[in-house]
Amino acid sequence: MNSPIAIDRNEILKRYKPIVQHTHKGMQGHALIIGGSYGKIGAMCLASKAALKTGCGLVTAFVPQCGYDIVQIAIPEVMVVTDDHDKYLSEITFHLEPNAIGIGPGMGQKMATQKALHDFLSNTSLPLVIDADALNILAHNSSWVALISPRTVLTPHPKELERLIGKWYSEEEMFSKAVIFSLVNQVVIVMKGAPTYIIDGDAIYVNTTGNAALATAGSGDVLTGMITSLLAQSYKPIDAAILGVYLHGLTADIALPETGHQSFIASSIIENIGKAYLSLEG
Ligand SMILES: NC(=O)C1=CN([C@@H]2O[C@H](COP(=O)(O)OP(=O)(O)OC[C@H]3O[C@@H](n4cnc5c(N)ncnc54)[C@H](O)[C@@H]3O)[C@@H](O)[C@H]2O)[C@@H](O)CC1
Ligand SMILES: Nc1ncnc2c1ncn2[C@@H]1O[C@H](COP(=O)(O)OP(=O)(O)O)[C@@H](O)[C@H]1O
Ligand SMILES: [Mg+2]
Repeated sequence: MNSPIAIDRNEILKRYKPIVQHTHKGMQGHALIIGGSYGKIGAMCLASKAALKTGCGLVTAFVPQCGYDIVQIAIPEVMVVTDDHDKYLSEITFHLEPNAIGIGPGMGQKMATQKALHDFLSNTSLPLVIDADALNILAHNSSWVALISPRTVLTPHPKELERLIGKWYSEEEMFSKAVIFSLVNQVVIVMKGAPTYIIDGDAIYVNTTGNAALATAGSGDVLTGMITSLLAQSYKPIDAAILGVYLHGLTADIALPETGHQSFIASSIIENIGKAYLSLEG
């Protein structure tokens, strides 16, 4: 196994693209976030708001109908498109031209949602982040992995990773299975944890930011929004994954002296994205 490359400030400054002064919302990229189900619309609110706060110009959330009022009221800046079904996704169709899509937060795994994911993956070649229940559905239907476009970013936590690549009995075996999965399917894997590793074929990166304050509900949903936003802003998938993971961790390092570990929540990540960006400028 190649030794991991540390994702530190130097590595980030090689990739970070400061904002262009004459830009406008149409140039900043449009992110579409797909997911949510009854009781888990919050995951979509977090991912969508995080996408906006990471800098893309437009964000649309695609949710079941029960999510319409919730997202519109929670985040007026986000546009909302709904599925025909009230409580879960059953058919993913939209008349938009997003630059990148994130799918999975709070989505559930109903049979109709599984079919909707199959049809969606069969028909999209846009830059894509796959997270949460969308990963679990793929794990149940392993042949569908072949439908994923090259360079898609997968963001599993350890349990989701195990469902996807099978059990491992040593750290070495975990890396070896993840590298093979990445090479065979040509995907970027963000192996979330403490620390988070990013696998891009046989290149392995290890993040240097973040702390246990991130061990809180919705923290991964926020990361999905952030990486999708960076993809929509034209970052290459590996750079979007690296920058997203670094900024996400940095928010917790910045906030810790004020919040402590315990009162830091997923919304605190979103609140501190601006400070994380500013620290790259200084
Ligand atoms: N406010 C909301 O609407 C929220 C919705 N969520 C959604 O809820 C759905 C289920 O996601 P979950 O991740 O909770 O369920 P999962 O069943 O995928 O994962 C939970 C399991 O994974 C294990 N696990 C998680 N992180 C681990 C780590 N670092 N090391 C070892 N084991 C670990 C846990 O012990 C637990 O057994 C997803 O769609 C997700 O997006 C959650 O993100 C929580 C917040
Ligand atoms: N102890 C920790 N130290 C650093 N990062 C952590 C720690 N615990 C969790 N995280 C980070 O928090 C996020 C959790 O993601 P996930 O489990 O998908 O949350 P959720 O599904 O609730 O949104 C990941 O980015 C992970 O790396
Ligand atoms: Mg998650």
